[in-house]
Amino acid sequence: MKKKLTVIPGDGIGPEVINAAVKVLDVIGDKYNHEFTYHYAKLGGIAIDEEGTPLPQETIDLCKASDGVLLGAVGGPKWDKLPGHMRPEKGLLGIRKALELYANLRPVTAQRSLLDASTLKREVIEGVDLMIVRELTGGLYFGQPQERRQGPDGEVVVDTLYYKKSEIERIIIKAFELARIRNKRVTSVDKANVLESSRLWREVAEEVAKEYPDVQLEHMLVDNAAMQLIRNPKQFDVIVTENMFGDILSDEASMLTGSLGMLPSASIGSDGPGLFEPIHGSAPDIAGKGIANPLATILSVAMMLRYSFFLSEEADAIETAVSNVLEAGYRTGDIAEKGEQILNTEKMTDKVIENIECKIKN
Ligand SMILES: NC(=O)C1=CN([C@@H]2O[C@H](COP(=O)(O)OP(=O)(O)OC[C@H]3O[C@@H](n4cnc5c(N)ncnc54)[C@H](O)[C@@H]3O)[C@@H](O)[C@H]2O)C=CC1
Ligand SMILES: CC(C)CC(=O)C(=O)O
Ligand SMILES: [Mg+2]
Repeated sequence: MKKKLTVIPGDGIGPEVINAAVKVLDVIGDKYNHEFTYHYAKLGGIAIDEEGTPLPQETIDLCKASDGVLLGAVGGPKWDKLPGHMRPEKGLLGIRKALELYANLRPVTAQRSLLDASTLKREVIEGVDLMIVRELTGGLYFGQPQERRQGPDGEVVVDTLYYKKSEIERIIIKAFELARIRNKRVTSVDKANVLESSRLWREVAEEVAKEYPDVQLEHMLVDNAAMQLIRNPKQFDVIVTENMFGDILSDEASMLTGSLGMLPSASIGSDGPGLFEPIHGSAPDIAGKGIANPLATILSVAMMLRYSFFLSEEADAIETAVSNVLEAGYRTGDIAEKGEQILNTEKMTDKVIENIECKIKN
């Protein structure tokens, strides 16, 4: 198979984890006879510095012309004082919108060998396997264009939460479709006791549910959901929710796996290339030290192979290698317990690669 990929390293630890992911993908290409070609593109802080905009048109064009996009992370303190429309994060939101990537899938799977890396009790997280389906191109992060700072001194601020029924419908359908091939339960998370957008969300969820009589639907208010994720995460199969709630709940859920550095994601639309990225940010506190956990990004490559290219054997090879490496006791700093030997980003990546190669040889 031949695939053209756009690679967007971004800022902070972005380039470090992307290097790791591309190395793993190269090995998969060699071993399974696929040709992956890479076009590197700029987004976020580095694009502001070098091109004067967080989202250069060239990046959009490259992404649109490719079969898939791999992204590290954007942002950092260097750009924090810029006005909202010029910040690195605007580039990320912009590329999601430009590619119409309305569904962000964030699988949360507790690795057996990391049960003690979490601060939560072993019996609470053992066997956790849930999928957060986050709406990605609407809601508060994409408020209607208007002056967001108002009044003579900008003392009045406005962020608007805007959803069309069709935008809600397509993400809820995505959640039901996924539940159908998983454990047939959808939890729709909203704040319907307060927000009109959530009341429409609930109505749409009820309507869509009628088409899926084999899937059970429940509604949960987001504040309760945040608590239930820690109290009893195994009650969840598919969680579907709007953009900001999904953003926050998935960072929270990452702690069920031991670290933010463990959670991959796939952002997909109706057609066109998908975008695959770890859920974490640019981690300025550890950037440049070569110690970031690359596994979330490596697992995002597996999601790309599985969801976009239907290469399930190759995706399995990566996921099994990651599990084996963890099982063998290799750790980056974020998932290490006291006394465990810590590997840097490069060494951890090499362990995953060694494992893929050895599995294939056998
Ligand atoms: N998708 C993206 O590009 C995202 C970008 N951001 C941006 O990233 C910047 C930093 O944001 P923060 O709030 O600090 O969130 P963050 O996700 O970058 O980091 C939060 C904490 O998790 C740790 N961490 C994150 N990824 C890790 C990894 N792979 N290995 C080990 N530790 C890891 C960091 O060291 C930090 O202590 C901000 O500019 C923010 O806007 C934040 C979230 C997502
Ligand atoms: C720009 C932000 C919405 C990025 C983020 O936190 C995320 O997508 O998880
Ligand atoms: Mg986030």
